[in-house]
Amino acid sequence: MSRPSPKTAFYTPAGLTQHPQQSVTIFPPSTPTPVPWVVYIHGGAWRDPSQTKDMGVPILRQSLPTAWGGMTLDYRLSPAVRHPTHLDDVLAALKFLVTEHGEFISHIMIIGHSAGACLALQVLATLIGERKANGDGIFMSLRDRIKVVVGIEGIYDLVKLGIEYPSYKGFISEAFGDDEELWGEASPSSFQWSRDSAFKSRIVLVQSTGDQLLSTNQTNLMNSILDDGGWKPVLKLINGGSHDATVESKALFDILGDLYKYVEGL
Ligand SMILES: N[C@@H](CC(=O)c1ccccc1NC=O)C(=O)O
Repeated sequence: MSRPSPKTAFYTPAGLTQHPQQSVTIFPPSTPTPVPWVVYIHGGAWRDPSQTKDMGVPILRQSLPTAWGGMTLDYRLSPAVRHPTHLDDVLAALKFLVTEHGEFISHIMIIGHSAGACLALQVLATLIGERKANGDGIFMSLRDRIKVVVGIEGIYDLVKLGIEYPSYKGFISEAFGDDEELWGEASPSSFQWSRDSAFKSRIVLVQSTGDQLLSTNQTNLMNSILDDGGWKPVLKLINGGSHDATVESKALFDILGDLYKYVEGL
């Protein structure tokens, strides 16, 4: 059966003024039964207005199984907002997905690119932390359904990023402020990744050796932190193209294809 056409929706919480970037594009599944969903979080250094949820369209159009659902999301950008607002928006979009489509979602796979990979791991860290703190129903049902998180050409340690690339300190400050201590606290690398047995998600880190904007350092670092925490992450180095080309590459689609099979076997 073919997929209904994509739809735009807004996830602004009720009672607040709608912002154009608090929006998602939904690729509805072809049948009204519970199926897995892919959620795409775009990059662009938290600030590049030319990188939007449309960056997720090639993956959703070309690699997603037709039976699955897909969502690619926008979030407000810096300098208009600062951390943790990007993350709050992403969490609001995920809550929206579960509230609106929950009965037709079996599993969720989150894919984030660059700053979006940072956000994807911040989402996971938030949901793990939240479970320990209290039991918000929507957070719990979200967390329990996230089976795979894929970080592509990701940023995971803001302090080390600034040291390796001093010229990136501009966009880091724009998004996280000038206090480098906060950069550390906000980074996925500083989260306590000791694996909670009640919550299992497969984490896959993909990095192209052709990436002109990021070396493999961020990905390697995150991989070893997750490994030390017992998460058994999967590291996929691809012999591919540039930072942005990876999200449209066959090498990535092959990796995703294997992950779709993994999720279908759960
Ligand atoms: N085009 C972006 C730059 C950018 O996206 C970027 C640069 C270096 C390392 C990672 C980047 N993006 C991550 O989301 C900008 O305008 O700031």
